[in-house]
Amino acid sequence: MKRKLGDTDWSSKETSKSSKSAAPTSFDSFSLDSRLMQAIGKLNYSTPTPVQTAVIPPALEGKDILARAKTGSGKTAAYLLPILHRILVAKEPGNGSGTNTTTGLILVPTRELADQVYKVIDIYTELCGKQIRAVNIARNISDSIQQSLLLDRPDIVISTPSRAAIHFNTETLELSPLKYLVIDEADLILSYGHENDMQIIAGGLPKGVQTFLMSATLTDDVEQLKELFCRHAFVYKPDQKEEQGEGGTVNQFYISTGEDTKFLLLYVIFKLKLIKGKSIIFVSDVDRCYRLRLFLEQFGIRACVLNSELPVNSRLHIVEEFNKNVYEIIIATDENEIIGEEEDTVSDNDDNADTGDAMDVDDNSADQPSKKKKKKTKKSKLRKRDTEYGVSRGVDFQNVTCVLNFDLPVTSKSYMHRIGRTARAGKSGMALSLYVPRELYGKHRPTSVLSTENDEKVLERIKKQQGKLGNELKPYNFDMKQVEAFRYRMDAALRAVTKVAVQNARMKELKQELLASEKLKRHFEENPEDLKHLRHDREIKVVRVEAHMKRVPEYLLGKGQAANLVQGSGGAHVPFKVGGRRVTRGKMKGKGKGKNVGKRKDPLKSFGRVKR
Ligand SMILES: Nc1ncnc2c1ncn2[C@@H]1O[C@H](COP(=O)(O)OP(=O)(O)OP(=O)(O)O)[C@@H](O)[C@H]1O
Repeated sequence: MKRKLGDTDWSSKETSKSSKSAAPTSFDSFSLDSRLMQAIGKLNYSTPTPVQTAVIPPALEGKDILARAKTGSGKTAAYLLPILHRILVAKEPGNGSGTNTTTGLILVPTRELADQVYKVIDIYTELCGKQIRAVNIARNISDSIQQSLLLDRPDIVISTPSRAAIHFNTETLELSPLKYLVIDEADLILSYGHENDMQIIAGGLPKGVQTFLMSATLTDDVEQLKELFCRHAFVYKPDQKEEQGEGGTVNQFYISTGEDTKFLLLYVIFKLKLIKGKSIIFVSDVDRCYRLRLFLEQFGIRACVLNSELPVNSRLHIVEEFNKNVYEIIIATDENEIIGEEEDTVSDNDDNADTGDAMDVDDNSADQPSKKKKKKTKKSKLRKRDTEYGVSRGVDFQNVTCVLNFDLPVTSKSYMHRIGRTARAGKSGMALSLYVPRELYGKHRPTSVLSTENDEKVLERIKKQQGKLGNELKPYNFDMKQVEAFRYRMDAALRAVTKVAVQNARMKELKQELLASEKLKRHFEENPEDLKHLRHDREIKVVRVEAHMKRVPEYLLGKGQAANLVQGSGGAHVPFKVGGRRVTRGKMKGKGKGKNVGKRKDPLKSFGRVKR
């Protein structure tokens, strides 16, 4: 099976092709193992999602699968359930699978995702005793522990491609007995720099391995992987209409604004709780994470940060706790969207692999595992980054009301994955993107420090891409007159958050999290039920917080009258009730279609009568 990436035979045909969502069915119709069915029942999955309906039957027949389905549509179960079922069947007495053999390899681009898949397997197999054993070798554990885990020949190995390639090269991971190979987030795997690793893995695969390529988009990268791993796949590719029928609508808005005004809007939105529920705020780099966090802290608004320099255990814990509703706001960086342009920021191998922190981590170079790259660019000046960090891709943040792009991403593909953190599992959500048009650049650099292009171009590309998917981005018009009344407070807070304060906060948090990471390491190993919440959103206290800043004076709220903050969405004025009661329009209930966004679907509430 020595094929090469780039040797794509673009004319190759699938043996079986489906662009139709199969009719709604029930999990019963799959005849899955009863223990898996009980797990599904416990999770309250009433019916399979369209991708599950389409993919599970051919997968149970042993066909290769290539599935494109939107973010949050349940692709994980679509590949895991048939694999787990087939492993259980193979283990039934008389079916000849007695000895310990690794038959399943699941490749994911990031450590966060590896952890997530591992946990999902754990849930599905809860009632299977020790019949199915899975290990996650993308975790921060030493090479020797990884080796011993692998030599125990678990049924399923979850890994990033680099880890898998390293262990294949050292013969700790045997690929020849494999029966199932999954490439999850297939559209992202190559952009994480795993091309060589994928070649190495392809070279070691036996004939007849059943391959699953799961992806949110069908890009050239996916085509390449298809050519390399599964030429004759059953293809699930819903058309636009079918995809919209899959539920999970994201109402998408953008706001044209200057750099300072971004902070003003953020303050107003979160202080007045105009977004009800949990939010993820995406920013372009680590400093900005802390800048925003300190800024919000000035107003008594708590938030956690997530970025690639935090210890991996802390990151996993933050996601876990966020999903348990311990935190409402996460400020996350999306550094790895530009990994291709930044290869020389990568700077080490896995010397520290046992430390449980994020300082050790470029293990992307399976072909040169011991090579140290010393060169650093500006962006790696503070810390080494984890190139397998990525919370905007595939991570199942649950019940997120809003994805707020404080900084626009650089690519429309990143945008799609970011907004896919909301509206998951058939729910609705909202994406709000702040962008700086050329005339509002002022003295600040536009948008992300990573972007070589301006926001306008990126926004146009995003609109085009979303348009192709039948989605529309609408302008969101705040009543800036009212918002401006908050500016002097915003200015004061922003002045307090100096560059030095940001650096101090970054160092302080990192130190704290490294300490916490040790505790968490044990937690993840032993997973005790009683671990009390270890908070990641404590005040950093590197900047003095004035008590009065935490309150919102009545006069800013229009003398107790509910005031209309939002002039309209969809570019038009949207009238809505004002008066002495809290206006509750746009409660995010019901399923918007991304079109005709009006009174009922306006996701931001008005402000007024907000008691702080
Ligand atoms: N049949 C179902 N019914 C209800 N919820 C489901 C069902 N299948 C999966 N889910 C839930 O939907 C959420 C999203 O699933 P999953 O993470 O597999 O999506 P995904 O398609 O892989 O998303 P992404 O492309 O972002 O990785 C999860 O919380 C999962 O528990």
